[in-house]
Amino acid sequence: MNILQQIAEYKKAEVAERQKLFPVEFLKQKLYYKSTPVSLKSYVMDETKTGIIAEIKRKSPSEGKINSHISVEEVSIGYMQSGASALSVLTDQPSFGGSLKDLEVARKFNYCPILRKDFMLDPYQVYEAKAHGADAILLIAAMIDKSLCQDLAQLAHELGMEVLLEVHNQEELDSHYGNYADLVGINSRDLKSFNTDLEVARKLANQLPTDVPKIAESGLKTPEDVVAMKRAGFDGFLIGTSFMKSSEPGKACQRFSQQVKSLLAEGVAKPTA
Ligand SMILES: O=C(O)c1ccccc1NCC(=O)[C@H](O)[C@H](O)COP(=O)(O)O
Repeated sequence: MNILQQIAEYKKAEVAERQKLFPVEFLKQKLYYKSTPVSLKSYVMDETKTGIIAEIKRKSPSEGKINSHISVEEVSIGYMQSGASALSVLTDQPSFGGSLKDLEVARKFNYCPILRKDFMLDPYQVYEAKAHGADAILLIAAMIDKSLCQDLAQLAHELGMEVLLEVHNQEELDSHYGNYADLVGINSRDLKSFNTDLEVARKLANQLPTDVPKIAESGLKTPEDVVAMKRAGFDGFLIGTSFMKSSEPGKACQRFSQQVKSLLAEGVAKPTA
């Protein structure tokens, strides 16, 4: 079994368990269930911002431990003060060390779009995302088929949230793309092998629909990488590990964002090898 299949297995069990403990009717009573979401799409497309979606990520299957002793309050506020366009909060515990509590803390301290980053395969998780303060959810083409993506997206839209559809190759783009996707992301990391190659996103960029915001995901290590992706046509940049490896992720994001701005002003763009 590859990692995605393993994650799918424990996710199904997790959802079944949580659904018993916290039925949808219970989630509907939660404070954030009735809150008005903030549009990820509009923040990413706002040219006064960096387009960076800064991620809170304690560990990962590819890196192992990244930064376990963080305060979500401090990191999320630091990210937003550094000019990030939005937050991404990993809520998967076994593989990423995150939780729905992290999502709620980020929500409590920030007015900005927040992406619930998890492995969505059941409508229950969409209700959970809303109830804990998310503005958008991620749907991964390598994980679920198009029909399920459409169903989950429809529910997300009914609850006022947006949908980021993630693909890794042309095949997934062809099989899964539809107008249910508010944003499309190309993940340069192959989630089955962990091989990360920015050329994946660069090459696929011009195959993406022109009328949907495009997000370059994973493996963005330097400001030059972001500038190169911007030049390739991406509007948003999902970055976790590079910031989270720092003892002060907010400050790392701030330095990074300033360098991106300087490079853009100078007209430089050299991707890392
Ligand atoms: O990051 C992993 O190792 C990983 C493994 C299996 C499934 C998903 C995984 N990551 C999720 C992501 O998409 C990234 O957290 C996100 O794009 C940020 O990437 P990075 O800046 O490289 O941390």
